Amino acid sequence: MSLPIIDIGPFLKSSDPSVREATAAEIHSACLNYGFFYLNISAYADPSEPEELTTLARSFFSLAQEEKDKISLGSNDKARGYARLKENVTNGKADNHEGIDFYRPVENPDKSKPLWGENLWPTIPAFKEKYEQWIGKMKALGLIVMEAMALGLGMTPDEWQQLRGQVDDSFWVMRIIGYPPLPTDHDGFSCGAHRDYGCLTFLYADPTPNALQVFLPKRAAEIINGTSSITNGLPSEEGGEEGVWITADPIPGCVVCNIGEMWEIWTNGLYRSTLHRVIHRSSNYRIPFFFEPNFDANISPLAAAARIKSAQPSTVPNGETKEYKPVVYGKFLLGKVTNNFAGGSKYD
Ligand SMILES: O=C(O)CCC(=O)C(=O)O
Ligand SMILES: [Fe+2]
Repeated sequence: MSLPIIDIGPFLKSSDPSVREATAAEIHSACLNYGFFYLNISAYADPSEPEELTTLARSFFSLAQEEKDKISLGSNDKARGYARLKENVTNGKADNHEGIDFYRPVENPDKSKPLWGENLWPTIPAFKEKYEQWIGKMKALGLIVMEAMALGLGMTPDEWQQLRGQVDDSFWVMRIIGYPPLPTDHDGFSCGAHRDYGCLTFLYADPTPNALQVFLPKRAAEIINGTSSITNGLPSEEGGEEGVWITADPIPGCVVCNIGEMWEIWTNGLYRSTLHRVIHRSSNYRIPFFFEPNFDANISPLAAAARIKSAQPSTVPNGETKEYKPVVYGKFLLGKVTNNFAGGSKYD
């Protein structure tokens, strides 16, 4: 059983509305059922590009600890920069990874304010340039996938323009994660179970198998599996919901794409941000790019999602009628970052 594989090539290259609509429909169905899918981007990016980025990541993470600490986020704005192994905590347990985070640059940076400093780049030659190229590409991909999602939700051109205005200056995050092998006696995970909080994640993953695991609630697991014999579920501290953990192993030419909590709000729960975790048994690097809304975007339920819900009530997960409250993305994000700084949970 595998998550759907969706090729973005035809959507990019064809001006035929039926071709574009077919891709949009595939994305809609993947978001509705799983919140996760593989996006084949081989028509858009050469695999050598992210490969080069992981090589650069390897040169950084193999430096001496004191060298890495020179760009530590702790002495910056608590968000941008390097976090040591086990500095991130999820569900009260240290994550067994180290990483560097970069965010969209801000005007008038001030590192005494959480999130408001400058990005701290390793001094390794070509590091910044190569990552900036990838960021540019992933930002553009974000807008392309958003347009396909708008089409998949049946949004009118005006509605799409309105939504586009909430993501056209994305407050993106580029993360580089270094995973050492998870010791078998480690009390926790390489990255503990969490939901991404933003809009769209594009994960370029190293080939280590069985590392990324996605929790499919019973309903989604039945669709993917074609059976109702679901045996395991979540531990009670994670809600006890019935379902299965499936592995989302990397597929050449594809990024793993998943939707964050902002999509739950936009769709009033029609799309769900799916729980995932990492158990990484070898040593390698992964580079998720988080395409997020604009900092001051006002995120509230979209009329298009309401139309689908009233026309097709059976599509609503568990028939739930919860009304999602609007948030201003930047405020929501600051809440996450400040929480993390105070020693709370990891904020992705
Ligand atoms: O490394 C992975 O496979 C996933 C990382 C992740 O979920 C995250 O950084 O939000
Ligand atoms: Fe994640």
